[in-house]
Amino acid sequence: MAQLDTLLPTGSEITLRKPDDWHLHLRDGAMLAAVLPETARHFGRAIVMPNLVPPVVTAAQAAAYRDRIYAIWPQGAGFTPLMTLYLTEETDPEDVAHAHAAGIATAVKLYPAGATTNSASGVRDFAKVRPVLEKMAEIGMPLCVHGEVTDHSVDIFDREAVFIDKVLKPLRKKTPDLKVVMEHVTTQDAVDYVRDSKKNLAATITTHHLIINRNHILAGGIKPHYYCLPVAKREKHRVALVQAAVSGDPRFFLGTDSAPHTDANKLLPCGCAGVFSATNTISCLAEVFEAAGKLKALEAFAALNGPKFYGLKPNDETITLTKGDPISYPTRIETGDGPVTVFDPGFPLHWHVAV
Ligand SMILES: NC(=O)N[C@@H](CC(=O)O)C(=O)O
Ligand SMILES: [Zn+2]
Ligand SMILES: [Zn+2]
Repeated sequence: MAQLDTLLPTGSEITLRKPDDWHLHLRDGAMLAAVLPETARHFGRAIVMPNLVPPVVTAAQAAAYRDRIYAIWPQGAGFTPLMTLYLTEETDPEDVAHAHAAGIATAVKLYPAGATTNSASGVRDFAKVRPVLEKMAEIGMPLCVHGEVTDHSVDIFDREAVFIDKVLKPLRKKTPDLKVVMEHVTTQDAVDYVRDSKKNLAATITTHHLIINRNHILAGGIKPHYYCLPVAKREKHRVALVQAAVSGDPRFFLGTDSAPHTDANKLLPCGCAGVFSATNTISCLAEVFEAAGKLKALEAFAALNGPKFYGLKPNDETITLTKGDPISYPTRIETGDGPVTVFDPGFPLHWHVAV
């Protein structure tokens, strides 16, 4: 994928503010213990997704989950989890406001019911969550959205684009003061929609959607480890995502959507959706940005734009990337629940990360 004229010589170095991950799945229990260090090693903060079983719905549940995270990676040890609440039709606006005011939760997450992994408790009737959305707009708390319709009659490759027209546009029209993050965007349509918006809308882009298109999943044999939701689209969409990511436009920032599932659960006749990329994400991103001739824009994408949208300061710490011989990283990491395969970008990674 790299164009030779954009490649930097061995020994090149770049220092950037420590990145944040604005969309991350840490899971719980043995899986949490195994995957948390993979993120905490390189990232300052992460928006932690609430789709546990059962989901993290209330302020009390988010505080308890945060405590379980701190039990593994102690508070003050360089990584801060930013918690989210899973929006249900029963969510209490006052509990959300309390979670926000008390610094327990940073955002609320909207899963259309049935859209993705562990989303059964998500929203079916958007009228029912209107009071919560109004309260969030009032207090300036962002809504993170898994933007896919779940209607079986809609082709899986069209579900993000249809969601924008059928759900997101009306929702934002009704609540224009609500800050919305379209999570893990995968289409030119989403990039255009975000670019055309005037305010209160941003998008996260994953590492893997900058690298794979749908051929990587389906051509030459099915590759379950590249299957995630929203599913990767055509090459022209991947190119649109790269252009958005390297553009420096503050409305686009990194959310890896690193989503570990054991190999046993990925390699089933009906395998789980999710790509685990925490281990090598920064090195992957450096390759993508270097190939685009935009390595300097990595800092905005991974470390500046996200905090700006969330109204937070960038991290004080820095990381330094150095180009050298290809790095080695494990093909899979061991967890108490079984092995989890690490995202394979399909090319060698030359950027070493030092924190
Ligand atoms: N992205 C995925 O394919 N899976 C995520 C859920 C999600 O972010 O939609 C997961 O929790 O496994
Ligand atoms: Zn999602
Ligand atoms: Zn996710």
